[in-house]
Amino acid sequence: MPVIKVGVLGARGRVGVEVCKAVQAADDMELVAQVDKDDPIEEIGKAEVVVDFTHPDVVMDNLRWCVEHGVHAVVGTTGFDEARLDTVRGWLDAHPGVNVLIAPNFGIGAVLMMQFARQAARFFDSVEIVELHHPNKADAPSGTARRTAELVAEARAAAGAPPMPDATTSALDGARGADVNGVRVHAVRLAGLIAHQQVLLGGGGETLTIRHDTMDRSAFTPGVLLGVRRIRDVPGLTVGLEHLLDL
Ligand SMILES: NC(=O)C1=CN([C@@H]2O[C@H](COP(=O)(O)OP(=O)(O)OC[C@H]3O[C@@H](n4cnc5c(N)ncnc54)[C@H](OP(=O)(O)O)[C@@H]3O)[C@@H](O)[C@H]2O)C=CC1
Ligand SMILES: O=C(O)C1=N[C@H](C(=O)O)C[C@H](O)C1
Repeated sequence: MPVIKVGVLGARGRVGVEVCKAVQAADDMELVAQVDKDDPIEEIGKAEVVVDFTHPDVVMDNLRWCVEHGVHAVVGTTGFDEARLDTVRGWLDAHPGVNVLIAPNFGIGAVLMMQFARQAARFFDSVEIVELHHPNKADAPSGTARRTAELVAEARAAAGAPPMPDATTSALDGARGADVNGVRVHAVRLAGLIAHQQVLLGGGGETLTIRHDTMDRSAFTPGVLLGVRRIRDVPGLTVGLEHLLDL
């Protein structure tokens, strides 16, 4: 069976290094390009599938280059809101046959945590999210926390759940976190951490906490390799690794 030619954008970054190692160790893949900041992006054109773990400020330019040059993309970089996703859909409409997977988190446990939060959201009065990351992280709140909040909000809306109780009338700016579709999201940046999230649900004399911890960045690579293996067969834009898992 022919191997998949893979390129990595952000190859010298914290996650990019792990992805390069995992691709090199995979029998069915060949690492044909490793591109980082200030390297010529043209190098990435050797690849059939590109993996992007760069920065929210540059990922759109990278992705447009890939789509316009007929290269499938598996994207872990964060910073995608609905407007950005619509822009990507527009590029893909103009380049049928090119596919893109964007996933806020490639960790299998993290994907399950998001799905469990979505399932549980309608059964509780209150849901809040606390995400905790290393202090070198570029964005806040995390892409995973934003996506979790969207899933929680969608599930509650579909179930006709009322707004969450909150009688706060006076607070310092930021004390109640960010409001993401009506769900409060709190971001902690702490030396020693990698990536962690708790979804707190409460009501009716009980609470439920759903917690996920990333202990090592190699946790992201099985999901990335799954995306690389499957992306050629999933037309257009796919958002979220859950669509490639038999959940
Ligand atoms: N979806 C998921 O599962 C995960 C997503 N992430 C996300 O991935 C992104 C990267 O995270 P992380 O690896 O920790 O970040 P790093 O800063 O460690 O790595 C990013 C790398 O990309 C490089 N870079 C910057 N601009 C470009 C460019 N135009 N072309 C190619 N390379 C470039 C950076 O170079 P320089 O340092 O010189 O700027 C750096 O080496 C973040 O958005 C993060 O949130 C992280 C973990 C998991
Ligand atoms: O920057 C990180 O480290 C991470 N970014 C992703 C996010 O913003 O959700 C995934 C994971 O949390 C690690």
